[in-house]
Amino acid sequence: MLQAQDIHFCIRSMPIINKASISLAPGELTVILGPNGAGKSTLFKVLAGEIPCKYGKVVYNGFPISGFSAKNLALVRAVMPQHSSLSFPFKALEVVELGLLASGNSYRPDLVEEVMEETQTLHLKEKLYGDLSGGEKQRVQLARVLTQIWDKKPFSRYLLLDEPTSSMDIALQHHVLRIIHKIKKRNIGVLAILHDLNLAANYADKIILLKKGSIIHQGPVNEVMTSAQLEQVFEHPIQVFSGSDKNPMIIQSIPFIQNHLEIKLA
Ligand SMILES: Nc1ncnc2c1ncn2[C@@H]1O[C@H](COP(=O)(O)OP(=O)(O)OP(=O)(O)O)[C@@H](O)[C@H]1O
Repeated sequence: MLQAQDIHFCIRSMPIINKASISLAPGELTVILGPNGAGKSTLFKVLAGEIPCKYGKVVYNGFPISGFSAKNLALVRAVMPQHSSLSFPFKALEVVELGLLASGNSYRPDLVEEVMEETQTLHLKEKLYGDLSGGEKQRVQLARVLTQIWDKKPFSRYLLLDEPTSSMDIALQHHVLRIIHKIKKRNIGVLAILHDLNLAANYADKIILLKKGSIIHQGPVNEVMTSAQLEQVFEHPIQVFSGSDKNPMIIQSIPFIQNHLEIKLA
C-alpha cells in the first residue's frame, strides 16, 4: 500500500496542500481530478518523493519514504511527470532504456522491445526524442516508466502518472488506459492525474477530487463522480449518465451556449 497521511505543503507560507490523506492499493487505479491550480501536481510530487514534505508522512509498503535511497525508491515506484525535458540528444530507444537503468535490470533488449511494442513506440526508436510530437514524447515517457516496472516482483509497486494522455488523440488515450488496466494486475497500484472526466469515470477504481489544496471527496467512482460533487469542485454545470455492463458512464459538461439558449427559451 502507498499511504499518505495529513500531507500539508506550503510555498512561501501559502498553503498548497492542506492535510491530504490517501491510500493507493496495489491492483487499483486511483485518479486525481480537480481544476487548474488545485494542487494535483504538488501532491503528486510529494507522493513521488520529488519534493519533501515537512508535515505529514508518505509510506510505501509500510516504510516511510524518507528511509528509501533513490535506488531503492526506484524499485518500488516509477514516475512520469507532466513535462520531461532532456538536456542530451537522446534517441527514443535510449529514453526508454533509462527505465531499465532505474529498475536495476541488466540489459534486456527483449523487455524494451516488448514495452515499445505495447506503447506503439517501436517505430520511433531511432528518432531523436526532441524531434517527436507531443503525443509521441508522452508514449516514449510512458514506455520508460513501464520498462522500470515491467518485470513482476514479489512486492507491491506503484506507478505515478501526471497527465499521461494530455497530448494524445482519443484512440491512444484509450489504448494507454487499457495498458494501465493490464499493468495494475501485476500487483501495481496506479495513481494518475487526468483532466478527462470520461476516461476517469470508465477506467478508474477510485477517484480523488481535489480543490484548493484539499481533498473534497474520495472513494469509488460511483460514489464520487456525482453531478453535485463534480459541479462543486469544477464550478461548472456537469451531467452524469451512469453506465451499465454494456454502456460506458458518460460525463457531460454543459456548454455555456446551451445554458444561454435555455435561459432565452425559458
Ligand atoms: N514553485 C512554486 N512556486 C510558487 N507557487 C507554486 C509553485 N508550484 C506550484 N505553485 C502553485 O501551487 C498551486 C498548485 O499548483 P499545481 O501545479 O500543484 O496545480 P495542479 O492542480 O496540478 O494544476 P494544473 O491542473 O493546472 O496542472 C498553483 O496555484 C501554483 O501556482
